[in-house]
Amino acid sequence: MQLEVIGVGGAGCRIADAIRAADEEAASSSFVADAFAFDTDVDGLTDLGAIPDTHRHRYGETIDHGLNGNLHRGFEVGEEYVDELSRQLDQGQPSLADAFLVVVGLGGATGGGTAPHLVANLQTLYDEPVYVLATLPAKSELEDGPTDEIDHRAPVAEPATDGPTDDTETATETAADSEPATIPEAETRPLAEANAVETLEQLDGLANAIVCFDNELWLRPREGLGDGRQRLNRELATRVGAFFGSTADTGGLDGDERSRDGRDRRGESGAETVIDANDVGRILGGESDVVSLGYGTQRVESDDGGGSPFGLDIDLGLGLFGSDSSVDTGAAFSAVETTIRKALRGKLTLECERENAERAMLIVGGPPAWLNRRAISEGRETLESATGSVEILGGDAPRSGGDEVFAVVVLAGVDPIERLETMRAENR
Ligand SMILES: Nc1nc2c(ncn2[C@@H]2O[C@H](COP(=O)(O)OP(=O)(O)OP(=O)(O)O)[C@@H](O)[C@H]2O)c(=O)[nH]1
Repeated sequence: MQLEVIGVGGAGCRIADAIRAADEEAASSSFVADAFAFDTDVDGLTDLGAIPDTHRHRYGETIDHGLNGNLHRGFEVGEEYVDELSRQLDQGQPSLADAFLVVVGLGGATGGGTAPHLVANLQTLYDEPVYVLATLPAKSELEDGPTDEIDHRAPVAEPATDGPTDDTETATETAADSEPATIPEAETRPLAEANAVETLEQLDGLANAIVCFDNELWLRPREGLGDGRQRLNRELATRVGAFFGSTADTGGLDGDERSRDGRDRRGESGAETVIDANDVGRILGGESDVVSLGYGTQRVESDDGGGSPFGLDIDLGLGLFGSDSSVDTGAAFSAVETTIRKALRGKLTLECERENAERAMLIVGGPPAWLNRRAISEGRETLESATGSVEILGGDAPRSGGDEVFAVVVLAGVDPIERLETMRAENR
């Protein structure tokens, strides 16, 4: 499937940029139709690398360096500029997209204030689902966060009342110096959790689904967001790319035509079980459910090309297209089994009780000869018993010439989530 990826606010733009960069690297499984960056802070836009200039848009010209966490103002600005932002999308081809992905860092005012208006507007203008990808704030951003979760080596700065809110330069300096990490001014956002709760409330009933990434969970001990955010954004982009990049680009074909054909528009060998935009829609749902992603990977020897030179896929019982007899069945089984276990049991983008998931999806990808069928089918059974989900879908994503096996687990409708419940209770 093809997505319009739209970043709003500092975090949203940086993450959308990282997604676009990852998508360019994985050209054969590209899923980003267009990527846009919308911010009130011009510096944030200038620092992006992958999103083309034509797709970066600064709005609210009278606003200097962002809204500094004033969410009330953020909602006003969002409402005022939403039509202007939606018009920017015409630089791309939004009507051809299978879905929209609005990316936002919850906690700020620009992204948090604009995202609900933008999502509502896109729902009105287009028929395709509008998903949100949202980060949750780190505890170290809160001025009065629990002291044992703050880097004690680093004095927490007073919240900025003016001056630049983009912390790129400060972060770069901190990383470059080998001094103990300090938390740059802009990272201190006393209202981050309260803002996050409010934006989530606003998104409820508007977004089809909200894929969450918890900064608190992903930062290392004593690592500030300024130091860690690039790594976090790459981790997130990898997961988003593994998920959406594994879906078939139907090129206008419906599911039946495509599975008879066995190949998708990208020319990659067709998967045995193809996941398409409709399947994604079924699992993510349309009720603003919270979604968490799990991911596991293992390096393997490349099968160099996959498929027979005569275009015949000879099944030797090894993998989906087991044309490479050099891949040991036991090794393939174990690689698939391990990646599925990592994806299911390892760190999720948002920690949650797996057994609460109402719907779930497992995608296994990698060199065709390594995609051991038995291990994939056992993995689906494991997911089924781990989640007790009513609805489970599985798919595979053969990547000829690749050198890793990967698995993505998508858990949807995972309420109640302790992290969100606590945040809501503390910010009533
Ligand atoms: N993962 C990740 N999170 C970020 C990043 N930058 C900021 N955040 C998080 O996103 C929240 C909002 O920050 P921004 O996106 O910079 O804020 P904004 O939407 O631009 O709003 P204002 O600065 O208030 O105008 C912060 O509280 C952080 O939790 C980033 O690059 N990566």
